[in-house]
Amino acid sequence: MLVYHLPGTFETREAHLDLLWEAGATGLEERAGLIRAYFDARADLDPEIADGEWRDEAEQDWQAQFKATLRPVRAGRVTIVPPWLRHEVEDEQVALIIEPGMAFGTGHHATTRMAVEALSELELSGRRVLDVGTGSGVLAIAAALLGADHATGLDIDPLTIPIAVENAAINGVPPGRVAFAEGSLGLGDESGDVFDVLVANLYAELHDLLAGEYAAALRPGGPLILTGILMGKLELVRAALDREGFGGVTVREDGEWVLVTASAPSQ
Ligand SMILES: C[S@@+](CC[C@H](N)C(=O)[O-])C[C@H]1O[C@@H](n2cnc3c(N)ncnc32)[C@H](O)[C@@H]1O
Repeated sequence: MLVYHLPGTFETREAHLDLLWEAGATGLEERAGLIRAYFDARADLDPEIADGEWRDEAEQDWQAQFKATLRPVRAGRVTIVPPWLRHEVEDEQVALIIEPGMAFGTGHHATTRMAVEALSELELSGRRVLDVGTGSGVLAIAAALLGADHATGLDIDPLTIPIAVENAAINGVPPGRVAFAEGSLGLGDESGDVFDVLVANLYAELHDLLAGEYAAALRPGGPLILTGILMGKLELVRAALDREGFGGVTVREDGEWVLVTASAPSQ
């Protein structure tokens, strides 16, 4: 497990988190004033964040420590749990079991939690859902468990796909109701499929780039749920949605993170 340790201050952390994502971090955690960024391989880092320390941590130690800290996460009608905490989910809640692994999306990040909550507020039965940047598959699986007819999860990182497939199986979601594939919108190989709901936990600059693709991939008036947005970047996303004709924008916050919902242009 290759971990980059970067001491942070409140003033710099937002910019530093951005730079770490841009450098290819597969996950970020913050503990006691330290940013821990997980990488598959050493990356060239912007000089502004180059004073941290690379550590090759024993995966078992890291996993044992990490697993011990996990608690059930309530997100609207859904409670996200690792398999060994399944019994802690209350009867009226939908249990979403995620095996904590290498892919982002255990439910413990505010953005994942807000996205599951936003999905749980929609009527999904009979709907087809697209999840862009699926990671662990958590949002696509949540959509299927909440009654969507079908959910598709896309990720540019091929390592996430078998993890998402495994998580869908753990949750008993049949392959006919969920599909995961390496890919994204905006790569020029879109199938032209149109979805009823689109959810994406990426980052603000990508939402800006992909906003036109979101409009094309959604049925007119279809709900769009975007997160991974730092508060300081909200206006970039708002402007992109405005540019592409999205309406009914709502914003919710959790700490420094923001989730935006909107409705696709009417045609
Ligand atoms: C912040 S994680 C979100 C994971 C999960 N959906 C969640 O909400 O917890 C972002 C994921 O998007 C993927 N990703 C990054 N850029 C992407 C792009 N342009 N298209 C599709 N996936 C992308 C990353 O590999 C990563 O798995």
